[in-house]
Amino acid sequence: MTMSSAKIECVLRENWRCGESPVWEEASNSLLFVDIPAKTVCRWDSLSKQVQQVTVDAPVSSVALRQSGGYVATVGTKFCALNWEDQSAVVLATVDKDKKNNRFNDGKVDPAGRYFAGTMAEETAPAVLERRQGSLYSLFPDHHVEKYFDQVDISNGLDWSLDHKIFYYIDSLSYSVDAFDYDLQTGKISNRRSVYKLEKEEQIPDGMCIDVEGKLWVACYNGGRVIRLDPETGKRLRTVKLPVVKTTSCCFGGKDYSEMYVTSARDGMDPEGLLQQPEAGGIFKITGLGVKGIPPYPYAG
Ligand SMILES: O=C(O)[C@H](O)[C@@H](O)[C@H](O)[C@H](O)CO
Ligand SMILES: [Zn+2]
Repeated sequence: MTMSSAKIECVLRENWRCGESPVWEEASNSLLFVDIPAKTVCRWDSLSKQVQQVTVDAPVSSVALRQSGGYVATVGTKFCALNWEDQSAVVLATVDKDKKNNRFNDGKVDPAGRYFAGTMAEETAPAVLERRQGSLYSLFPDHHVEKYFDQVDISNGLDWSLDHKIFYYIDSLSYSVDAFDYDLQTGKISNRRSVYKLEKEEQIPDGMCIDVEGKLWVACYNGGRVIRLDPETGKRLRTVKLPVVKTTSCCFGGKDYSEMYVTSARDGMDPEGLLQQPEAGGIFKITGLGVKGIPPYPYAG
C-alpha cells in the first residue's frame, strides 16, 4: 500500500503564542482553538477566513462545543461556559483550589458528553515546571466534577477509542501515550498501560486525536511533526513533518473531517529560531492524508 502524499498549508499566520485545543465546528465551518498565555479563544471561519476572538481573565487551555449552544472552556483552574455573542464566561466548577500555581491544560469531551481536562503547575519556560502538581478531572453534565488521579506533570492529549471502551491519555513528561479501560456508563477509568513510547527525535508528546480507523495522531512538541500510531501494536505508522518545531495539537475537520488542523506555538523560541520559522505559532491544514477523523462530542451540560 502506498501512502497518499499530504499537502501542508499554513492557513493562519497570526503567530499565536501557544495555539492549542483545535476543535472543528461543523455548523459554522470553523476551527476553534485557544492561545493559552494570550487568554484568548479564537474561531477561524474557513470560508470567510476571518478570525473572531474572545478574551478571558486567565490562561485558557482548551475549548469544546456545548450541546445547549455556545462553548465550554477551561480557564485558569475553572471549567467555564462561554457565550460567544456577549463574550461572557460563567464558572461551572473550580478545581485545585489548594494549588495557587496550577492551571488547566488540555481538555476534550467524551462520547457521553463529559468534559475531561487535566491540570499542571504553571511553567516558567516550556516544559519547565514544578513536577507532579497536576490531576485529571471531568465535568459531568450535571456540573459535578470527578477526579481520576493526581501526580501528573503536564496533563495533555486525550481521546477515546471508536468503541468507547478505551481512554487514551498523555502526561507529556512521561514521553508515553497511555491507555485505560473506559466505562462509558460511569465515566470510570482503570488498568493504565503504555501503548507507545516516544523516540528521542519525536520529543514531547502533546495534543492527540483519533481517526476513523482507530489510529492515534499525536502532535510532537519540539518535534515539528504529527505521528500516527497503532495503539494495538504499539507501532508508529506514519510521520508527517511540519515547517515549525513547536507543534502542539491536532484535530480533523473540514469536509467530512478529511482535513487535519495542527496548532503551534512561538513562545519559547529564540529570535534566530523565529527568523528560520516565520510560521511558528501559525495554524496548519494538512490535506491528502487519505484518512478521515470523527466529529467532536459536545458537552452535554
Ligand atoms: O499546551 C500545552 O500542552 C502546554 O501548556 C504547553 O506549554 C506545551 O505544549 C508544553 O510545554 C509541552 O510539553
Ligand atoms: Zn497541549
